[in-house]
Amino acid sequence: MEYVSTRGSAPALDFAGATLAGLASDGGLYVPREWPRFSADEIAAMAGLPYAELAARIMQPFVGDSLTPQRLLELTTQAYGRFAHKAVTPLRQLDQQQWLLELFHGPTLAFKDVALQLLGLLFEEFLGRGGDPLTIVGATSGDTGSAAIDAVAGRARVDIFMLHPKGRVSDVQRRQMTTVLAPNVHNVAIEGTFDDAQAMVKRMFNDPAMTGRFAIGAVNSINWARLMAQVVYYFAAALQLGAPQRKVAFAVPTGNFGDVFAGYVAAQMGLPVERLIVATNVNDILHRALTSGDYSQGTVTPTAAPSMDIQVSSNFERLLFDLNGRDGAALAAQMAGFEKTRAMQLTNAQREGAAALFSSARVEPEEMAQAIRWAFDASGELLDPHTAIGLHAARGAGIDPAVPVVTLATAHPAKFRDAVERATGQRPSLPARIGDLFEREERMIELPGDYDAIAHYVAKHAVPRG
Ligand SMILES: Cc1ncc(COP(=O)(O)O)c(C=O)c1O
Ligand SMILES: N[C@@H](CCOP(=O)(O)O)C(=O)O
Repeated sequence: MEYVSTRGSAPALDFAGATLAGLASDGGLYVPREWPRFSADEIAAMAGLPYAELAARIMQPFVGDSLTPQRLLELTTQAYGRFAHKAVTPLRQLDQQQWLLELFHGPTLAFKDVALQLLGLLFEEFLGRGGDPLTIVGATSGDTGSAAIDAVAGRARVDIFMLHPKGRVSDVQRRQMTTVLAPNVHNVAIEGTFDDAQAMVKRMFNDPAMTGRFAIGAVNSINWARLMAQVVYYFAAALQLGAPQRKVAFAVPTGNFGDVFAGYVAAQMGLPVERLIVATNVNDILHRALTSGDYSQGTVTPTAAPSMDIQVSSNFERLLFDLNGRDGAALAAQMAGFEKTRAMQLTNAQREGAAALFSSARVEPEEMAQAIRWAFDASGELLDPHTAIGLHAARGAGIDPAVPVVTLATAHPAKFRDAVERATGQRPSLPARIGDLFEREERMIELPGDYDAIAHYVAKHAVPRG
């Protein structure tokens, strides 16, 4: 399988190359040259497979010659062996139509583990074949950071520099990052928002002064391998609910558009998806884009669902590319306009193409709290604020009652204990494996939200090429 850039001018790479490259050198994002497709019979034959086997089966066409089927299965078995639930991503029924897909049974209690546990192993595998040591530079609004750090801490030939917006992640999220004291882990709290951090990360990929000296790598969902691993749980959930004979709708709490784009990929691969419901908080750039075509960056408002406090959604570019006839030059021009003015209008083809599969909702803080209370009353389940935003959108989406609606439960409620307690009076306790989180020593540095300061820090601590 070959990977091409959404902006059309970076060299095409194989899977291993795209995994190590992260962002394409023309500023675009890598996507497979075409979507692999499974027949209904092939999908039906996947029912009942253990998660690691299902993952290897779905990912093999994307991985191509970069890994043998046997090696890929060994890696998925190792990655998902660390999850606290045998099903890895279990489904839980809330009422006749509503289901939760629990994606938070990995080591850091958020859906990011599903992809990052595998990505850590893929880095090790591909770096073990030679080449330059990897300097990972990432941005986090809370969950990617801890999952990525857990996945690469202590691994050879990798350093990770993780930028988070100071004071804008929950205490549990921050401590999950800053209490990992492995020498290859560098936590940086920056002044500014997640969007500022993400913009600096992308800039570093296109800064010859940095890329000339260091092999810069990505753990954010700009890295295709992240999304590839997230496609699997859409299949896992739909198969349990009757696919391929029955359609399933998914509601996805959304920030960077990675998780819901993985659902789009599942649909392109042949999974019968009724609808993908994009749920945002008040940071609603995606809701505005999908309802009126207005993709313009607003200011970021801090909320109780901080991981979705995002106003530039990286992976939206992958969707726009696909909906625009995969015309890289046209998309490069459209994105250049956005980068200049921080606003753009979707074309008719993009709007109509998106409307065929996506709906969206902007969920207000009180609606989020109501959804937490509703789920608690209906099933005794405590939801984290991000999941609650998805559930609120799911219940209001007007999906045919015969179609199951699955909300992606993207984080464990204990990561956001204050918000959950405010909504329900119940304070979720930390799972035993991180029970001592608040006694652990923290290590991080604080830097201004200034590209030169960050680049200087990375250059001082990273291992150069060669
Ligand atoms: C708990 C949680 N829910 C939802 C999201 C949004 O996912 P995405 O950025 O892939 O849209 C994130 C962060 O990405 C998250 O950490
Ligand atoms: N919500 C994310 C933001 C980064 O998104 P990513 O999926 O592109 O890594 C986080 O928790 O850090």
